[in-house]
Amino acid sequence: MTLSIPFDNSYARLPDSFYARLTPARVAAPELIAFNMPLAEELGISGTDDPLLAAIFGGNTLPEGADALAQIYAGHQFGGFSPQLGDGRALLLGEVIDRSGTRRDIQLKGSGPTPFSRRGDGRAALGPVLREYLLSEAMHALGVPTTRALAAVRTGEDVYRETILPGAVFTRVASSHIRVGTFQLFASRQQYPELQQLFEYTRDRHYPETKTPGELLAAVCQRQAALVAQWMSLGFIHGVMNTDNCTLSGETIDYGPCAFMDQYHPDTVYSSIDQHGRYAYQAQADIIVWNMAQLATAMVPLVQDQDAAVSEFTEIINAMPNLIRGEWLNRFGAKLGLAAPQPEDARLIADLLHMMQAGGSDFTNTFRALASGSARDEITDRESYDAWHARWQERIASEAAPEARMHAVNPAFIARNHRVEQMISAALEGDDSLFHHLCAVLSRPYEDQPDAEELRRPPLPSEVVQATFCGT
Ligand SMILES: Nc1ncnc2c1ncn2[C@@H]1O[C@H](COP(=O)(O)OP(=O)(O)OP(=O)(O)O)[C@@H](O)[C@H]1O
Ligand SMILES: [Mg+2]
Repeated sequence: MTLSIPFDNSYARLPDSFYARLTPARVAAPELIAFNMPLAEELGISGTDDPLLAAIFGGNTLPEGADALAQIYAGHQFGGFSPQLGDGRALLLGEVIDRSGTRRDIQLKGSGPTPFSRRGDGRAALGPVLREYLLSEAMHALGVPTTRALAAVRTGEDVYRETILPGAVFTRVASSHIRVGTFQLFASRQQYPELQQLFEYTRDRHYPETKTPGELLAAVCQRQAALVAQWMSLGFIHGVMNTDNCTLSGETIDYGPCAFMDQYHPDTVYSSIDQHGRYAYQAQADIIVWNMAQLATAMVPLVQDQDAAVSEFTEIINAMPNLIRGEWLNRFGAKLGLAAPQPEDARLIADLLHMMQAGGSDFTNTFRALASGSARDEITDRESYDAWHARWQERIASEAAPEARMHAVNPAFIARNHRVEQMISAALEGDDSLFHHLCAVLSRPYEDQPDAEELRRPPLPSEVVQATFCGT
């Protein structure tokens, strides 16, 4: 049995200052945990059996046509600039053109040390691999632009973190792995010919409708504004919005210490390493502007007349908060059943959120309950709710089929953090059934699934857990 992946590797054709070529390190005993067959079909991958898939996506067999490389990038981490990061534990196997004509990267994560590993071991632990698999597929099913999960493989080797943990390799599919930090690397090193090549490559791959650096920047800002507003409309907290975890394509990337919020509070933080709340739920709208300002700064040398570039780019960045407000209004307006939300509707949305915050309402369940008329049960202050409900009813009286609209955007099922942790605990004991069950339920988040009702329950106080960086 052979496996055929129709590689066409364009990043590998860029100069070698963009990456380090190398092969994945072997693992002791690769064992397939999951393989995403529908995604494989989209990518034109054919011919599969489990041992071969485990050998390929564990890193022991390099598939024909692959040209494995670790990409170099820099980035601001928690506000401080790291002049050189790069794939310290990831390897791009190559790219394929998918069934719809889109170029997609196939990348191993946890495949061993690279020249960019610094002090890391190049490996990934089983828990974070399963978290990334589950969360990225759940986000895709919710309709959010995101990297995808193709495979997860146990390595049969231990990794050493705070404790000894089983290792795994994750295979990620992305429309590219170009990060804000990739631009920052060449800009900070004053490698301007490479910066120009990266700009042209990014533009041709993701934004062929644009021409100038300013047009590209504006297009990226638009996608990132839409992305973050969509995250917020689902109660998603990315947790580590460093500029190296921020893509030019506008896809969500790096599911490290991320989580969906249970009780609504704008200051919610899940990551144990985010001690000052830099990447708290509500802060995401500001941080994405900051990240785009770093991209803008890195792009200035692309323009001959730098003063003109600075004023053009400043205008683009300054327009972002308004863009985000508009995207936010559309997303949250739809959650209330509005086909065409108006600026004055922001008040109605904010008043509901304030009631939810005051009583610690469950974000997902409260919005889901609006369409069925049971949201009152989720709010502590019933009197305020009744007054708000009357205003809302008046506003949606003229809407056609608001319930259907609400059901299409207010999920019943999200990847609740306590369930993700339970799933990881079971997998550490060798039981992957909860992982597969969660994957199945979360692939249909907007459908009522009476058999899975228990997965809608918010965590009990004893079940609440932080998402941490421990053991990535
Ligand atoms: N175990 C490890 N060994 C080597 N390098 C690592 C390891 N874990 C993280 N790194 C590197 O540290 C930097 C920041 O890590 P971060 O957690 O943002 O990335 P990641 O989760 O490894 O990957 P990605 O952003 O590709 O999803 C990256 O350069 C990453 O490659
Ligand atoms: Mg990262």
